[in-house]
Amino acid sequence: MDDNKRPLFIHYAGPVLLESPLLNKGSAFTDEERSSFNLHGLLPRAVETIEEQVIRAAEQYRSFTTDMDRHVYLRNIQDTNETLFYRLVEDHISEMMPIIYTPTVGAACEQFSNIYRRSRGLFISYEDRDRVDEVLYNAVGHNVKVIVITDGERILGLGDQGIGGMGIPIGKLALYTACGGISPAYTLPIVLDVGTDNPQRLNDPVYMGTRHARITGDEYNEFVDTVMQAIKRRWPQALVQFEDFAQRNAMPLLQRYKDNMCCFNDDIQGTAAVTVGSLLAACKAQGSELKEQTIAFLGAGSAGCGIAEAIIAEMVSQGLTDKKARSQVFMVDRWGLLLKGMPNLLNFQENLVQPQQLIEQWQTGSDNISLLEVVQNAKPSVLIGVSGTPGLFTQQVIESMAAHHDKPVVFPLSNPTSRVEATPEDILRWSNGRALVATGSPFSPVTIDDTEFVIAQCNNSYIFPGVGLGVLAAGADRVTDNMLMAASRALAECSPLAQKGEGALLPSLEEIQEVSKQIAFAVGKTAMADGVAMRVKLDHLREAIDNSFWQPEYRQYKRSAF
Ligand SMILES: NC(=O)C1=CN([C@@H]2O[C@H](COP(=O)(O)OP(=O)(O)OC[C@H]3O[C@@H](n4cnc5c(N)ncnc54)[C@H](O)[C@@H]3O)[C@@H](O)[C@H]2O)C=CC1
Ligand SMILES: CC(=O)C(=O)O
Ligand SMILES: [Mg+2]
Repeated sequence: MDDNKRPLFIHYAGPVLLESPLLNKGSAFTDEERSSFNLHGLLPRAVETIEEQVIRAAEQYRSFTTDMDRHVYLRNIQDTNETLFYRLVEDHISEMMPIIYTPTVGAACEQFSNIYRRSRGLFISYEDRDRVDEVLYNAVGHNVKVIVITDGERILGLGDQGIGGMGIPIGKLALYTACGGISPAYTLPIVLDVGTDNPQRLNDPVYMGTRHARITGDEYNEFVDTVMQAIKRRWPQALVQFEDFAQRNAMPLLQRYKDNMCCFNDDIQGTAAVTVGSLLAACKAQGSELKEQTIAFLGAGSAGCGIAEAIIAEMVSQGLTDKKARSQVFMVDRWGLLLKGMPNLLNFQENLVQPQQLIEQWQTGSDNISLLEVVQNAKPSVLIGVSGTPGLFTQQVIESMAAHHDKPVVFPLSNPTSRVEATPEDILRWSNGRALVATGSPFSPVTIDDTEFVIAQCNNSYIFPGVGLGVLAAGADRVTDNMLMAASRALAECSPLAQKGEGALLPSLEEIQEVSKQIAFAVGKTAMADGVAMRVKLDHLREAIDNSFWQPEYRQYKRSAF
């Protein structure tokens, strides 16, 4: 039977039941339930439907004048009645996603301690390192299936926010539910409190994290390991998503855990999957293939190098040699184009360098080759921004892209909105409406010469809910590279532009649940083929996805015997 339809046996009653966000129905408790659970008199007399509650909540939501107030209001509903929260958000997904996720979640992280109301998730501080098991046993949920964990050091493009980073796991997990149908009862946000190096947070009298510099080196690694091993003991089946770790930790943590736990890094792998999916769709719409593209990146960090490696893998699957594919990918970071032999290259950048000989024939001003020089000489057809630094896609850069390509693809993916490398409006204006633009944070449509351009949101939020749903439905115990590649291809299949030759590059948020189901099926099927999922047979995978898809509907409650 569909999980959502079964009655629920519960042992809470009275005010405790009303204070339990996963169970509270507020004014929707029926007369019979009010008798069974000692609720008479604790609520106004009217028994309302969830639809009536949504109308009131939406009216209240719209009475606020700032996005931060709207965020606080929604978070308050989430902390008091989760079913209503998800129904409200799902019914108004395009309007409310920017409030619970990027861009507003960025400001909510910066002001986390100022807007703090109620506890949610786990704060595991370095000072608690000898009682991490105990901390995990204090968690509200006993049946945790998806964890998003951060240490708050690279929150979007906003840097170190200390425990304020908790806003990100909370926001990501809200999308696991709203977009991917994972029951909120199965989700757990975790922030590791290892201190902060952000003086604004340290000097803020209301900051709620520990006030010391970040723990680093062996102490940091041992602490993370203590937490990961404790998670494995407490919830051995849980999927763990690493989120917004700083560059120096993101890749090493992924390498350390990916082969012995069910985990992935969203910034490296989720972002790679959504970007490859978007590029596959863009290529299909243009009648070309990914292997024909030359691609320039601004930002050779976790996201940039993750996307680059996934693009190369996809080009190889289309028939290129690894060497040829790498010759078509140009990574630009702070010191310019990554070149072989450059000092201070990071491990994961070393395979993404261009040979020194290549640029000997280029027209360049100095040894540090700028993005503009790369665009002028390599003539990339695709430009991707993951630098976290605004304004770096200058008019000259975009005009140069447009001079060499009829339909250049330009993805300024940095979040939040304040960090975008160039606005879609500028990119479209500078390219006379010819560029195909997608951004990390949401942007309104742009009109150029009476033509309206819808701006797709190329954000890993199109990927991780479906990946989580697929992992859970198939019972996968690892997240393989093939599973993420399958997610990319499934997303590309859902592109209106690729399928119909018109419309947006990515499906609208109103379709996100269907998209997540398609991705989940592709991910689950690939998990089976890779031998990391044994629990369900392929014939039953779609059914498992549909049946486990949580709906924000009130279930009937029956009093449990104890
Ligand atoms: N749209 C999406 O789904 C996603 C977007 N992002 C965004 O991408 C950005 C970067 O994220 P990560 O790669 O994880 O961070 P990171 O810190 O690992 O990498 C950023 C890189 O950009 C480089 N950079 C900074 N300023 C630069 C400049 N002026 N010129 C050239 N390079 C410069 C840095 O040196 C660094 O290597 C963030 O703003 C983040 O919000 C990240 C993940 C997903
Ligand atoms: C979207 C996301 O994961 C980021 O900007 O970090
Ligand atoms: Mg992130």
